[in-house]
Amino acid sequence: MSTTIYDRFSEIKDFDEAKAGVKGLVDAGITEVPRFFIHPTEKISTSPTTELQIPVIDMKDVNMRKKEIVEKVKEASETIGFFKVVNHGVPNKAMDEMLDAIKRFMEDDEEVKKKYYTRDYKRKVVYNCNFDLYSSPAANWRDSLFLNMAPDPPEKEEVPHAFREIVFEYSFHMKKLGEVLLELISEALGLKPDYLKEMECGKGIGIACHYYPPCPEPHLALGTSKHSDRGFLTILLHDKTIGGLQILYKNKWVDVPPSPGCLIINIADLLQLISNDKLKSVEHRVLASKEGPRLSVACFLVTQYSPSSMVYGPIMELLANGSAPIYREVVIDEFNKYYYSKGLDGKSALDHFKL
Ligand SMILES: O=C(O)CCC(=O)C(=O)O
Ligand SMILES: [Fe+2]
Repeated sequence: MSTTIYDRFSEIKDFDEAKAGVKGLVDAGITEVPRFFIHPTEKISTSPTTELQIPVIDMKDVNMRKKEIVEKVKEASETIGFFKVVNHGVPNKAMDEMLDAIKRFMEDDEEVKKKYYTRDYKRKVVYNCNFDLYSSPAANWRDSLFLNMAPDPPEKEEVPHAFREIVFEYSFHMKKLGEVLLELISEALGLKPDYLKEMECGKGIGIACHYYPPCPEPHLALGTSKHSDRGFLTILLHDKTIGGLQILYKNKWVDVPPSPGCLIINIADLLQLISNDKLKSVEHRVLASKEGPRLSVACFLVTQYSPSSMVYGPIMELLANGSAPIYREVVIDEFNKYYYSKGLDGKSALDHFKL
């Protein structure tokens, strides 16, 4: 083993054992980004295109306007893989309170936060810095709190104080909106409305609360490196004023500016897999910034979290016209294990499951 590799590992380990995250570094007054956060320049540099605006879909009176909305969801899900929704039924107050809870938790006393710092994903409440800290090529400039809210939510006492009042309510809204979206997407695929719900694509709800502290050298680091999401569908609430989210469209990065009140929906890997590539799980990332903290809440609709022996493969009805399956059937535990071990390394997990 070379000395450089050894040094990198122990630097990461020391950082992890301090349990203070990126925020701890910023609070300590660092002016340079530690080496293990440095991404190769070509992975950061960007000349974003303005060619594309993410479609905004108005969900008002969704049942009355179903046909029109399904068409829009279909178009966006088959091409850009992302769309925004307005009049989605999630109260602004609940969204504001979630963002506020992230700030309160992350800015709480280090000793309070440390109690939740872990890499044991069997726990329902996990606070750490980079779930893939030890496996990814370079760490990301963010701290996160993961709450595994469905199907088996944590006890109230297991949840940090800052989230105790709001996260159960937020999770209820996510489940409700998730079911409507899965219905629209089922219909967009030409399936009966409750098809994806019956497949349990929205049974599990994982909520990732991200806190991106200001970065002293944003040209060297990333907030979140290029990745596509693991589950079926993601409902993303992002910062009201600080941008940074970019999605990859036709090999170019597209800026997604803040849009208070909107939620951003994206197709994730397992939906691409079961739709046999009809729907697109598109790569995205978050730039680091001198401005901060940037806050976001990513709600992942997944099937039951591990251990899960559920098996998913391309939907039979979608192969009825003679299309060949692109993916083999996958046990969820195997998919999760592969996704986690690979980390956010910029490559799609889906390739691994292609026939
Ligand atoms: O913070 C964001 O805006 C995006 C986060 C994200 O992509 C994720 O958690 O998968
Ligand atoms: Fe993501």
